[in-house]
Order: sequence, then structure tokens, then C-alpha cells
Amino acid sequence: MEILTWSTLSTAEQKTALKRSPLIGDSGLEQSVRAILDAVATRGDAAIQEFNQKFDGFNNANIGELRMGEAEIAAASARVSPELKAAISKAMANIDVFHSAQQFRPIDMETEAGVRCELRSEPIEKVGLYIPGGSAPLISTVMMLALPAKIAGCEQRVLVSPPPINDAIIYAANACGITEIYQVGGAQAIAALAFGTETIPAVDKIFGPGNRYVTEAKRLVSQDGRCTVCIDMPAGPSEVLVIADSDANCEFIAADLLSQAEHGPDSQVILVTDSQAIADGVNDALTRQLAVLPRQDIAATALLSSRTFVVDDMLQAAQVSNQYGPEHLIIQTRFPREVLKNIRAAGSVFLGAYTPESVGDYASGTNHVLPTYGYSRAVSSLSLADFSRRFTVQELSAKGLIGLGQAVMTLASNELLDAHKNAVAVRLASLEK
Ligand SMILES: NC(=O)c1ccc[n+]([C@@H]2O[C@H](COP(=O)([O-])OP(=O)(O)OC[C@H]3O[C@@H](n4cnc5c(N)ncnc54)[C@H](O)[C@@H]3O)[C@@H](O)[C@H]2O)c1
Ligand SMILES: N[C@H](CO)Cc1c[nH]c[nH+]1
Ligand SMILES: [Zn+2]
Repeated sequence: MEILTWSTLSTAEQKTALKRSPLIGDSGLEQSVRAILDAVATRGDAAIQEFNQKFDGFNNANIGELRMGEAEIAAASARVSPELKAAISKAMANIDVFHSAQQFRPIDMETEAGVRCELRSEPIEKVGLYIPGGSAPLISTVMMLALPAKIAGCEQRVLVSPPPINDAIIYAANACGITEIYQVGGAQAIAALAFGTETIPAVDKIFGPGNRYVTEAKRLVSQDGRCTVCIDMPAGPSEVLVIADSDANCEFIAADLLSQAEHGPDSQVILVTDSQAIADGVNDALTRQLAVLPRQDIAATALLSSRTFVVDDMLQAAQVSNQYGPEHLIIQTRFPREVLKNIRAAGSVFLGAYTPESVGDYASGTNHVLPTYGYSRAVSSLSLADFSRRFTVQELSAKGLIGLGQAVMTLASNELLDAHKNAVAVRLASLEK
């Protein structure tokens, strides 16, 4: 990776050096995704079948029905090895316990005498769960989406993934209580969940990570006047930023960087260190480890737009990380919790030499659906709350309205909104009789 010394760069150069992969800003992306959305919105299942053929090499004859039947689900599940089933079960237990602990706590209080205010929560009724499967079958993403959706109480949980759907994805979906599985991926899957087709139901909210086509499709449908659908977050191509001091292990760092670089050519990995020896040592380790990786072509492309920054100290390292806003942040230093005190923005943080990012991807219990592109500065990691909507309730007694009414009428008058004022005045007048 290119090594840059942070304090020798101008502010403009620093900004440029922290840009994401140029593949993400591709100007043709929006146009090509829009064309897919329009086709699905107007031609439904017929368009889905064409895109299944075009992008995933599948036609209806190969995949049977778009929706998987019970027998297909059972047959796929039977093909999954006991070892993989045990790993899925271990991961499910940790994800379940961590997300169950996030249960909403309602608020019911009087803000003043006779004025009762409540904060309540209800599950979102229909949710769509996108499971990536273009270049790797992300079995773990099933658990990250389906378990919180079930714990939250979402009634209709619809799963989509590119065909042919991997057996273990089907098994994990079934184990997490999913009954509706559709064989469609990419922007066309997002369009189907947003607009609905003859076979695939439209949902209220779409969840899940994906490549740049999927992420762009989510962005576009969330603003499309033809549907009313929300999205969880921009969870695009994976990223990791590692902060390391001279105590860190170069082999560990290189392995962590490659673990995210292998996701896709548009992934990005960043090393920030106060040690030139670590910067050089990690480059050597990357060369060695990359040479034996099965996905070396993908990872090598991602490394082309990845960088190392040599900084003055750990405070500057935290500042660089905050400016970048990484999806994942690994802190491999002597005192990682000291560095953590200065961290303001990261999707998920991994502390110390024995916490590879992979544990969060699969099984520690935290959610791996995280904001990318720098959105971790404002967007949170996926949690149970995302599967519910909060709403407020208020109830005033006559005494409450007498106490609050004048303030409301004064505010309404000053906003020149007399009907608002009258809604209070008629009630106060009725109380005076
Ligand atoms: N941020 C997160 O939380 C998070 C979590 C997991 C995975 N990810 C990311 O998810 C992504 C998964 O990507 P993937 O590609 O393996 O699977 P994917 O399922 O996201 O995308 C595959 C689909 O992309 C579509 N596609 C491919 N080329 C296309 C083209 N030229 N035009 C239009 N559509 C096209 C196809 O329809 C295909 O089905 C990776 O980038 C990974 O880093 C992110
Ligand atoms: N690192 C991905 C999130 O960016 C999640 C994942 C799933 N499987 C492996 N990794
Ligand atoms: Zn990963």
C-alpha cells in the first residue's frame, strides 16, 4: 500500500487521500441502476427473470419458482454439514443474546401536572432482508438481519438473495424463522421489495448490505415517489481502518486488512500508525499473505485504492480515523482503550491484538451491518431499534389543559395560526361554564 506521512500533506491532500475507491463514485452507476428499477417497476416478474439471467446467469427454468418452496428449503438444509450447522448455532446464540438485550424501554411520564406523555414502540410490519451472494454467500448476514427482525416482532420477513441461493443461506434463514425466500439479487431485488411484483411483496423497510449496485438501488428507492419504503443505512463495500503502534503485530494487521479487502474490488482498507517500521512491515506481510489468498485478484484491486498513513502520535491517529469515519476500526496498540477515548465515529470497534474484525463479522454477537462511505460519522450500526418505529402518545386532563393552554395559545398567536389557538380556546371556554 502507498505510505504517506500525514503531517506533510496539505489539508486538501489529506482530504483526497481519505477518499473512497474511485469505483464507488462511478458516474454511470446511478443511470444503470435507475434503468433496472424502472424495468422492475413497470414489468415486475418478467424483468426480474431477465436480470436473473443477465447478471447471475440464471433463468426461471434453472431456479424453478422465484419463491422457494418448503421442499426445496428442506432439501437445501439437509445438504448443510453438521459442522457448519454447529457454527451457525453458536453464532446465532451470541447474536440473539446481544440483540435481545437491546429491548426498547418505554417512557410514560407527566411533563407537568395533568400532562401525560409516552414513548412507545411497535415492530415494523413488513421487512425485506437483502443477503449478498454475488461473489461470496454471506451466511452470516442472514443471522444479522433475520434474528433482530424476529426478536423485534416484525410480522412479515421477506428474504432475497442472488440465485442460486447457497444451501447454508437457506438453512440459516429457516433456522432464524424466515419462511419467505425469493431468488433474486442486486438492484432488481431492491426494486422488487420497493415496488412489489406479481410474486414478491413490497415491504415497509429494506435492510441489508450489498455491493455498489445494491447500495445505490437502496438509496434511489428511498427517494422514489412510486413507492413508500425506508432503508436501514448505506451499507456498501466493506472497509476497515487499523490504528497500530510499534507494539502491534504486522502479520495480524495484514491479515485484518486483507479480510476486508477480499470482499470486493471496491472495498478499501487503511492503516494509521506512528511507526514507520510497522508501515513497512505490514507491506511485506501483505505481499506474503496476498500471494496465497484464493481471492487475491479482488483483494489486490482493493489494495490499489488503499493507503497507510504515518502519523505523529496516537491522538493524531484518532483524528485521522474520525475524519475518515470507518465502517470497522481496529485498535491494535499497547493501550487501546486510551485511544478509544478519542474515537468519535466508527461503525464497530475492535480492541487489542486478539480481536480480529472477523469475530464481529460472524459470531461475537454485535451486528455486522454497518455504515460505509464515511456515514459512521452520523449513522449507527444496525440494532434492534431499527426494526421498530417509535411513536409518542399524550393525554391531558382538564387540569392539565388549564395549566398548559395559555402557553400554547400564545405560541399559536405568534405563529399567526389562529385555528391552532382556537382548538385550545374552545375547550378552556367549555371548562369555565
Ligand atoms: N457494509 C456492510 O455492512 C456490509 C456487510 C456485508 C457485506 N458488505 C458488502 O456487500 C458486498 C457484497 O457484494 P457481492 O457483489 O458479493 O454481492 P451482492 O449480492 O451485493 O451483489 C450481487 C449482485 O450485483 C448485481 N450486479 C453485479 N454486476 C452488476 C452490473 N454490472 N450491473 C448491475 N448489477 C450488477 C447482480 O445482480 C448480482 O446479483 C461487498 O461489497 C461487501 O463488502 C457490506
Ligand atoms: N465484513 C462484512 C461487513 O462489512 C461482513 C461479513 C460477512 N461475512 C464476512 N464479512
Ligand atoms: Zn467481512
